[in-house]
Amino acid sequence: FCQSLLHTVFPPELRFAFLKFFHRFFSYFSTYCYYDITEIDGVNTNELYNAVQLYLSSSASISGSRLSLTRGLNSSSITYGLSNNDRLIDSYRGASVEWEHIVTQRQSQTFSWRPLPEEKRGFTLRVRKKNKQLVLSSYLDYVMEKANELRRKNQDRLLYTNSRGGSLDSRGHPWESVPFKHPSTFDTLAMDPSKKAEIMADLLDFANGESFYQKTGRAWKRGYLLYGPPGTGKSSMIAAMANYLGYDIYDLELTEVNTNSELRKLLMKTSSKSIIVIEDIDCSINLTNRNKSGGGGGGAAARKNSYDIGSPPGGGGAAGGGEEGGNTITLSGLLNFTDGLWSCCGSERIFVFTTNHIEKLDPALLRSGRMDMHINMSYCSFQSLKILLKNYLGFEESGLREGVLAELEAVVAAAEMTPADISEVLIKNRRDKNKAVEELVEALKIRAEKNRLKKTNVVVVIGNDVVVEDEEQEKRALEYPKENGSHLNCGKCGVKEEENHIEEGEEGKMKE
Ligand SMILES: Nc1ncnc2c1ncn2[C@@H]1O[C@H](COP(=O)(O)OP(=O)(O)OP(=O)(O)O)[C@@H](O)[C@H]1O
Ligand SMILES: [Mg+2]
Repeated sequence: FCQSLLHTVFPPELRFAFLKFFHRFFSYFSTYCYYDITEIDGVNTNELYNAVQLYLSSSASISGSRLSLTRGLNSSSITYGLSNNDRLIDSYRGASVEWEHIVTQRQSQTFSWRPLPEEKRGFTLRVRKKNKQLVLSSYLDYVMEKANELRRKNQDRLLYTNSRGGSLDSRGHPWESVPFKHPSTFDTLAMDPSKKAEIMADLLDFANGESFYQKTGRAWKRGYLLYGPPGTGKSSMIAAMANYLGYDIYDLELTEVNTNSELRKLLMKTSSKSIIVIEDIDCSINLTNRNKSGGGGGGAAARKNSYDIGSPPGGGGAAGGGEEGGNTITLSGLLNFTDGLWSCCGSERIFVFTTNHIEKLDPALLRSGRMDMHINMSYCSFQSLKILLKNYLGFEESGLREGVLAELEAVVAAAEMTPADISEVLIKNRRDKNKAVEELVEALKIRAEKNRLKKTNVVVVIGNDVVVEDEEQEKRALEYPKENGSHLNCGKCGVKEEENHIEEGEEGKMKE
């Protein structure tokens, strides 16, 4: 009726002015004020929208009569939400507020530099004007906090990956996520209990340390470097950390990142309370200095850059340092990513790097303050072994056959077996616990003996055979190399580098 009245009474040019005036007049006398929370705010995703959605899902499940239900791919829980254009009343400290979920079709002619979702979604919050202050000062913070809490408690943690390369999805996210369901916890992790307790306390201090970081003027972040041989539980430790703190994981695939600025964008799109992981950092560093355009010069330049940057801590100025070579990322970019000015957009973040070869890492990466804690994940110790026996076979110390424990303790250190190796033996025989333990003792003894031989003797190759020679024979081999026919060719013999190697014909170096 109003519309047709408007059309008949006012000429088109006055209609808009009238509407504006009418709206102002109406809002002046209205007892309510309205807040729109749209899903996409300009180009950025509005964090408040997601928080409100989650927050309302908890009250919606109780009070709504028509709800939208969602279950993400691989997710283990169902999320309730307000249906399109539905309302819900909430109360906070005696004030009552009304939420409305508004979904409209996006007009196709809207110009955008990237594809936008077809629907425009948002919440409208209606509050009495007298409660305006309360809403702005504390209700919205309360909603954010509650939403975070709910997410940590009810939902699966998320595992993000940047496998899409630099491209964004329709909601502007460079990260793809799946529910994170790794069952590893600190209880299942086999490592020295005192070291474990130290790490857990450190994590807890970090998570509860907002005021400390504020007071000391430090960015609220922490770096852990996990190093050790393959299969010692580095990845399991990261999963345990995430499960312990209830953080999401961002698994950063450096090979998918082309430039330092792309790396920075990725960081900007990570949420707080998260663990940012770069696995096998030693391999990634080589890749960071790769020369995409072909010639060797670029690679060398990048390497040079990487050393340049080591010194200026937190240097925003170094940010551009690595980009002069075009589309490569450099150690410079990586360091800025972890502790430059950009690393503190957002807060409460943990960086975890893993490597099998700490000695290969650039000193710039290891200097104190960058990676706060260096954690050596090593071969299985007796303490770790007891944890594995308990987890895999349900054995407490007292349940084991007399003398077995002592037997295990005697060989485990010398065997240098990783927890992964040991768990394989245990899994294979888990139906027969005693057999599993016997086989484990056997396996440990064999490995310990092998290691002993490796350390005291020289390995040589005669023809196609790998032979373990004793020290007497070694001496003879040194004196008459040709006669004995002993020659080692690192490329062919298959003997690892750390074992004693003798180059063919290089008599002088043979003793090495
Ligand atoms: N400390 C440990 N405690 C319990 N289980 C472990 C431990 N270390 C390894 N495992 C077992 O071995 C498997 C491999 O471990 P994980 O992937 O964590 O090793 P990693 O150190 O990350 O190896 P890589 O260097 O090859 O990435 C896991 O599935 C886990 O079950
Ligand atoms: Mg791993």
